[in-house]
Amino acid sequence: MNKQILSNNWFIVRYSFRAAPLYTLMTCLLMAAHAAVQFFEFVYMPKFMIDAIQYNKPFSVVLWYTLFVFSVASLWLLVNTIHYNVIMPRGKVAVNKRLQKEIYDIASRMDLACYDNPAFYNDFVWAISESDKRTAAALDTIRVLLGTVTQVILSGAFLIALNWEGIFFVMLSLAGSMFFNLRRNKKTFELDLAMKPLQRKRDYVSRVFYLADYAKELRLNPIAGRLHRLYGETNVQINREIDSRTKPMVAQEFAADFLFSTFVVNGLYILYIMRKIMVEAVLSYGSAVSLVNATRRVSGGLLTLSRTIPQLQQNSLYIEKIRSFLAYQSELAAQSAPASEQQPLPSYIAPLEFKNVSFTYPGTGEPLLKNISFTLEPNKSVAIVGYNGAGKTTLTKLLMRLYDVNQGEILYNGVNIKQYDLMAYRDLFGATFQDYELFATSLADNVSMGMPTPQREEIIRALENSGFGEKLASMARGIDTTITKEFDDQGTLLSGGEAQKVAIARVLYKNCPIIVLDEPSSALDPISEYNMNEAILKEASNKTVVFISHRLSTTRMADMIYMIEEGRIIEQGSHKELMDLNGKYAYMFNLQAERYRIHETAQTGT
Ligand SMILES: Nc1ncnc2c1ncn2[C@@H]1O[C@H](COP(=O)(O)OP(=O)(O)OP(=O)(O)O)[C@@H](O)[C@H]1O
Repeated sequence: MNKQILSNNWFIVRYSFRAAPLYTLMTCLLMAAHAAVQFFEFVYMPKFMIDAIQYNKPFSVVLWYTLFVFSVASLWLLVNTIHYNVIMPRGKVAVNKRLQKEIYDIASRMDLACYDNPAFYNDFVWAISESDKRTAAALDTIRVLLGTVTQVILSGAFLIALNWEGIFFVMLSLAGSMFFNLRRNKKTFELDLAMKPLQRKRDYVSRVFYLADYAKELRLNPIAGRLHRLYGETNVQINREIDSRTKPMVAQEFAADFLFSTFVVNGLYILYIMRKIMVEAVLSYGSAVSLVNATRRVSGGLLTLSRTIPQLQQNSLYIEKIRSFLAYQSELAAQSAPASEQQPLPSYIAPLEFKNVSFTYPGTGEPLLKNISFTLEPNKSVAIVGYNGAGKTTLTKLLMRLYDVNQGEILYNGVNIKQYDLMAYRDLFGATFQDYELFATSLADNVSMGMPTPQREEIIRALENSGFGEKLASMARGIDTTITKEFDDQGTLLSGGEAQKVAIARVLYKNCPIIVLDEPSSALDPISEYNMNEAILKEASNKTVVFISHRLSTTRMADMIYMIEEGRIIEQGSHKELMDLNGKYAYMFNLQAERYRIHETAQTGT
């Protein structure tokens, strides 16, 4: 067994011990003790009990032997019952709690780029969904292993003392079973890995059919048929994987479990032992019974070992994944200056400068942003406009250091942003994204977002400023109302525009020096949009605001507008300057204004 396998399994024992010491100790040692008690009960004592009867010892001797075995067995049963019904379930919960907390912590701070890497993403999904099961399984394997080794050593020693030739059958069985089990387990692991991406596809289709988010689209479009086909195609691929990989596994299982276990040990060897007892008559009845029991325990133990030892290897492969996930280091944090060389953030709002910035998403060829340079002046509002897919959102992701630039640099107060502590730097920003999410918790939580000591009055003020005040007034439980009905039958479902107002309230509540709003008014009606613009302008008087919007009626209020096309800034200036320039911005603005006019004419009939 190689060092890595031992190290990985030892890691799980230590991890589990730190979370639940009693459970781990009992789990590891109980089965070894159990094997010793069973040896005493079924191998060692029967010889004395039966020989006492055969050689006419007083009946009281047999009775005392029997009572002794009964007391040990009953006491042992009690200890086992307590362990399996009380200590084990609680221990498993404690270990899972610790492990999941660590995994969720890493998941919430890992780089966004991880989601762009399918191999990492697969492992990540696996770690979240499987780690608790695999940890319990690994500990269970160690439990079985220690118990079985004890069983084989005790019964094997007894067996060898009475019939040493048996060692030949034992070794043949062990070598054959392990050889074939190792191969079979490798194949099982490979099959499991090949199935993961396919299962993810199937899970996606299931999600689409049970999540409320998709319910409307499903009812109004024939997309269900396409999804059924995707599900069917995935099933075909799954069957293909199973067909191509499981055939050798059948032969390996037959050789390991029957040929080298049942046939060699339970067949040939038992016959050999019987000959010693029945033909040569060299053993007492008691020795014969104990010998038969010992043989069964050694053969059973070896069969278990031949499965368990390779299981250690299989667990090791899974533990390796958990370990590497737990050891995950953010690439962005690694690119930051070491803590001792980091610069303190200024106490005032400083200029943010993009200097010849280029950026390509990992795994894509063409740079999306090319040689971008501009400065966000403090306390000013800046609008970024451009066609779909121009790279506006990407620009804000670079700004908040959710990704690092490939070329050029971003400076805050004249210092490269990599020189600041990553989390402290990100804390400068309050942001709302196009694909913002609300959480199935209270409205207050959805605004304060887990910030320590939430201020109720401030939460209400932020909601009112974002235009949510009227809706809030209609809610009987106010900011304690639960959002969605996921965990609360009395929970409230919000409209798209209302949800967007809550997302904006988050930003207002966070009260950061720099505000980033990506399509903040896309779901708002014109009056709400106007009110929100007013509120943000008020808030922004002492902040830097960056917003992206396709509604140029919103962007015209910005101090500075940047128009992006094909990864470059093609126009920049105030609304008036860009209108005077009569370029692409002016064209887009006039087109929208024209639409408004046509709409208005159609409405009023004038
Ligand atoms: N994680 C990613 N990996 C690879 N490509 C991406 C990723 N995220 C976005 N893109 C691509 O980058 C391009 C720009 O996306 P971005 O979201 O920045 O555009 P945008 O200007 O904000 O567009 P919109 O106006 O539609 O919101 C798109 O073509 C998109 O497909």
